[in-house]
Amino acid sequence: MRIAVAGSGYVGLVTGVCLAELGYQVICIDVNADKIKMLQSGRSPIYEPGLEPLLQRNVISERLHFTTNPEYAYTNADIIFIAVGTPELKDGATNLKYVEAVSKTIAEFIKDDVIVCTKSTVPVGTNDKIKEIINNLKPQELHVEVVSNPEFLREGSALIDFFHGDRIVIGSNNHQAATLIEQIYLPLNIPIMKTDIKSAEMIKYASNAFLATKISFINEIATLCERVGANIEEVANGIGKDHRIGPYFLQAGIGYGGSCFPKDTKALVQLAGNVQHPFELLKAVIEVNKLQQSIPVVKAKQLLGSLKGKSVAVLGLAFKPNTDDIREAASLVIIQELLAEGAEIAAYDPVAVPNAARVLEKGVTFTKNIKSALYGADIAIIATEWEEIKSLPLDVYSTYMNTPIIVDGRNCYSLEDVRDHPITYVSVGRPAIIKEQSKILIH
Ligand SMILES: NC(=O)C1=CN([C@@H]2O[C@H](COP(=O)(O)OP(=O)(O)OC[C@H]3O[C@@H](n4cnc5c(N)ncnc54)[C@H](O)[C@@H]3O)[C@@H](O)[C@H]2O)C=CC1
Ligand SMILES: O=C(O)[C@H]1O[C@H](OP(=O)(O)OP(=O)(O)OC[C@H]2O[C@@H](n3ccc(=O)[nH]c3=O)[C@H](O)[C@@H]2O)[C@H](O)[C@@H](O)[C@@H]1O
Repeated sequence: MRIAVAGSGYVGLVTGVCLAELGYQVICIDVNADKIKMLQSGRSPIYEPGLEPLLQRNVISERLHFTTNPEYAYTNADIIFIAVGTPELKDGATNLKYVEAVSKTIAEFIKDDVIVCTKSTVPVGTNDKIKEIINNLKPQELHVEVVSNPEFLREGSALIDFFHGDRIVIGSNNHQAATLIEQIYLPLNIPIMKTDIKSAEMIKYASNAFLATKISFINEIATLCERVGANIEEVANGIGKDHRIGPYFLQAGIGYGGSCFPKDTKALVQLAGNVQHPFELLKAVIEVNKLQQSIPVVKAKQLLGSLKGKSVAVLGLAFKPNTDDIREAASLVIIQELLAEGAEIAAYDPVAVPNAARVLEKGVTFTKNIKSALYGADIAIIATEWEEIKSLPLDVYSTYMNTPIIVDGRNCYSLEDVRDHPITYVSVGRPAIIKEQSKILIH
């Protein structure tokens, strides 16, 4: 079976590498020539734990190929996975131009019957559109089936998710096509669900929207905990023990970021609007998240008064640990707001600095280690719970900072540990710890 994967970004690359690892012959294609050159030499353009060794192994064994040439990728393919980006438009709707472009190219270059399997997250009805585009342009004698196969991997644990995911969803209106895609995944021993195409498309959006809802819900409860003197960790633990609720995605923080929750929630609101169903619950989830991302700056101002000329250390830039992805990261919102307040910023992240430096305007100094970011700082804001940050001894803050004040957006430290140090510590949904030496600063 010859497999082509269109798009060698996060999902395309992980899919290509993992399918090659399963023993398939895979050609990954991308329109970005620099990316393809890098991949051909066995280097990964994204930081994803464990990915590069698998990439190299499969490139060397010639199971995995990278190209910019659609003829090479599509002409002899039995199955073509579409994994191109589906970013949001200004109004929150999904920009389908990459999906449409790739569908046209596929139609132009195929010379045999083929199954086109969509991994990109696309609004309900898009797979029918893909089929229509391809059918309108392909050689008449060829037969093309389109299958929806949404992807559920998380950045930072993408390989574990591919090989040990909770379920695989195959949406198709054609039994034979669904069975062929099922064959590919059978060796993984993951429960496979076969549905119609539209339900598969909806499962993807509903999953992301539900997870985003859980996060905004727990963040709202966290704010209430702060106001009434409860502790969100005890509360999350207590509600998570109910198996109908479950313990996952109840980590209060500074909101969800990343390339998917923000865009997919907005896309679902748009989709709902298109069918005259204003999705008020999801709109509230999005609004809560927006406010949540600004909370560290609000708290910093409560602690220091004006931030003008204040030296702020921002620890963590990636939207979550174990990735260099900064798309829609809370850190970016925090930094823009700090700059607007006139603060001076020293920022640290173990891997995301090059990506952050590309999008952040002047006024941010990126440091090579945590201590340099903390040196002389008036306040530290923790934006990403990297292990390196969570395991940083607390006396580093009191040693290096001008005033040891931490606004922890990810609840990295236990309150018991902080109490033993001369540190003022404000986290999410937990009682603040205000130390004597900071009180003079606090308004
Ligand atoms: N990043 C993630 O963790 C997940 C993403 N998804 C979905 O998967 C899709 C892809 O997401 P990412 O991989 O993050 O996007 P990405 O932006 O990292 O990669 C997309 C790639 O497609 C390439 N491309 C664009 N037009 C092309 C064409 N005509 N032919 C070949 N390549 C083309 C781009 O150059 C880029 O390298 C999106 O719909 C996203 O919502 C789904 C689950 C997880
Ligand atoms: O469609 C997608 O792209 C993917 O989106 C998410 O994966 P990802 O964005 O990689 O990362 P998550 O681990 O879900 O975290 C997303 C955001 O939520 C935040 N989060 C997560 C969990 C939590 O309890 N609290 C919380 O604030 C994280 O800090 C992060 O900013 C989903 O978890 C994947 O199943 C899905 O495939």
